[in-house]
Amino acid sequence: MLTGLVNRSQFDAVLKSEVSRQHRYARPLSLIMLDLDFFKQINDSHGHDVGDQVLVALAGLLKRNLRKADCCARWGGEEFMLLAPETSLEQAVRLAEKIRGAIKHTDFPIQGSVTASFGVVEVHSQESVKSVMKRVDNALYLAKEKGRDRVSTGGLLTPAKQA
Ligand SMILES: Nc1nc2c(ncn2[C@@H]2O[C@H](COP(=O)(O)OP(=O)(O)OP(=O)(O)O)[C@@H](O)[C@H]2O)c(=O)[nH]1
Repeated sequence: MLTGLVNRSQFDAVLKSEVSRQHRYARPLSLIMLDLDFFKQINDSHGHDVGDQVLVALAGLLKRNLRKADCCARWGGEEFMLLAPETSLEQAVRLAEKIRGAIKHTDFPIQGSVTASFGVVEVHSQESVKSVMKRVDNALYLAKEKGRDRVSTGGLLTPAKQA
């Protein structure tokens, strides 16, 4: 595997289990989705191999910035998912900002500077996995829409509409 992170189906299993734990014990649990900005341009300008090197460097950066209890997955092409148990929304936003800063100040292979956009949500009481995934995706979409290189906690959907 290119990045050495867990894959989508492994992450799904961890997410399901942590959400069940959250429902039972009401401990804070947050989810962060991040996506590299303008990654297509990196591939187009320098080639797919350089794009791959950037992804590997990013995976290393993510692993260094997370706790052992956190779970980090490559979700799709240049999309990554971080699950942070015992972490409130406020703490998760701080973590996302720390990672955003670290990415911005890293000298990536060939390309140099790279930025990323982040969606951050805390799992609500009794919220389904489907709903939390929808909210984090929506938050990331807003971060992109507002100009990229930023952290968003969403806001388009009200809790009543998320079921
Ligand atoms: N090198 C490399 N590129 C990949 C990999 N997986 C997906 N991609 C590329 O990632 C790019 C994603 O492009 P878009 O979805 O348009 O997103 P973007 O260019 O990052 O733009 P924004 O997300 O809107 O900032 C595509 O060019 C894919 O080919 C991979 O494993 N390696």
